[in-house]
Order: sequence, then structure tokens, then C-alpha cells
Amino acid sequence: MVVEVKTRLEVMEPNQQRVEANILLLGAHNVGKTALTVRFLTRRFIGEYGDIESIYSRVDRVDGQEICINIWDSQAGGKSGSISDKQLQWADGMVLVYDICDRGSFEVTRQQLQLIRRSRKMSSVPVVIVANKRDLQHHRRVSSEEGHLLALTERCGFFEVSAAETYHGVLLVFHRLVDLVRETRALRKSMAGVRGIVRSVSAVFGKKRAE
Ligand SMILES: Nc1nc2c(ncn2[C@@H]2O[C@H](COP(=O)(O)OP(=O)(O)OP(=O)(O)O)[C@@H](O)[C@H]2O)c(=O)[nH]1
Repeated sequence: MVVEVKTRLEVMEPNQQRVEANILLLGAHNVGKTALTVRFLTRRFIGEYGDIESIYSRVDRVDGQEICINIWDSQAGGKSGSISDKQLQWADGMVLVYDICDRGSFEVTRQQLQLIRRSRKMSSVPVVIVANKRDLQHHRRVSSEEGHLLALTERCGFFEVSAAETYHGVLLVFHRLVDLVRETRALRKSMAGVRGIVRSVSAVFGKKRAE
């Protein structure tokens, strides 16, 4: 069961356009998905979190535009890091989280990226990779370079953060992803426009040839 939680009562001005961005958090067990979500929503780190899979919402202003950020804090999907069709259909952007102290969680991120890039619908979805628990340097098992390299080869954003230590780094993750979602939408819209022009031009020329 997925529970939906709104963090604020939203009152809209008439004529105001609300943009929505659905962000799916994925990653192995215990990497800090809920900690990152709670940090972003409340600025706090509380240490222990329940096991309820939830969708949370927060309204933010990004570049002067009001945007409702819906975050689906998923539960780890086993070793293969499986992602459901429902999640794939829902998401406008994804945050893939691993724990720098847990090599296995990095491999899950790699597998999840492959699943996403292989899916026809999601191959171009914006993805940000988050290496969490940066405060635990002495237990590090995955270097920053490996994270950077994976992000570079798979065309993803990359951040190393500590949900335990700072709010700002976590805020940057979500805002960067929202930017990427908006850029992708704008690109798709302009591509649809170009396709429309090409169709109209072909229709006119097709007609002329038939006459
Ligand atoms: N030191 C440290 N601990 C963290 C950090 N982020 C999360 N944790 C701890 O890691 C544990 C797991 O955090 P969760 O947020 O529950 O992880 P999750 O990925 O949501 O876990 P599941 O929902 O069970 O898959 C908790 O004990 C957190 O307190 C961090 O940045 N640094």
C-alpha cells in the first residue's frame, strides 16, 4: 500500500498555473531514501524511520514558478532492484540512492539504471544519482570517482550528500532534478512542435503531388 501525504494546505490564486513533478526515489534497503525525503520535507534528520511506502508532496518556488513536488519514497525491491510498471509510468524524474559504505547498494543502482535505460518509455527520463552517508568516510567502500563515472556514462546528475549532516545538499538534489524535469518537458514540447510542422509540410506536398 502507498500512502499519500500532503505537507501543506495549498491555496491557488485564480489563473495561476501549478506545475507538478513526480519524483521516484529508488535504491537498496537502508541507503537513506526516507532520511533524504524527510530532510527535504522538514529540514530535519530524525535517525529512525518507519517502513511505510508513501508519496509526499511539497510546494516550492523554482525560478519564480510554483511547483508541486510529489515524492514517492519506495521500498527496496530485492537484490535485483526491480521497478514496477506503475512506478515507471508515474515518475517524471528519478533519484537513485546508494550508500557509500555499502558496495552492494552501488551495484543495485547500476542495475536499476540499466532497467530504466532499457525501458522504452523511460530511457530518456531525468535521473540523479545520490551517494548518501558522506559523513561516514572511515567506512567508505565506493569512491567518489566511481559514482561520478557511472553518472557520466549514463547521462545522470550526481551528488554526494549526507542526509544526517546537511539540508542544503539534499535541497540541491531535488531542485536539480526538478530543473531537469522541466528541461525535458520543454524539449519534448518543442520536438512535438517540429513533428507537427513536418506533418503539415508533408501533407501539403503530398497533396500537390497527387493533383
Ligand atoms: N550516518 C548516516 N546515517 C544515515 C544517513 N542517512 C540515513 N542514515 C541512517 O540509515 C538508516 C536507514 O535510513 P532510511 O532512511 O530508513 O533508509 P531507507 O533507504 O529508506 O530504508 P528502506 O526503506 O528500509 O529501504 C537509518 O538508521 C538512518 O538513520 C546519513 O546520511 N548518514
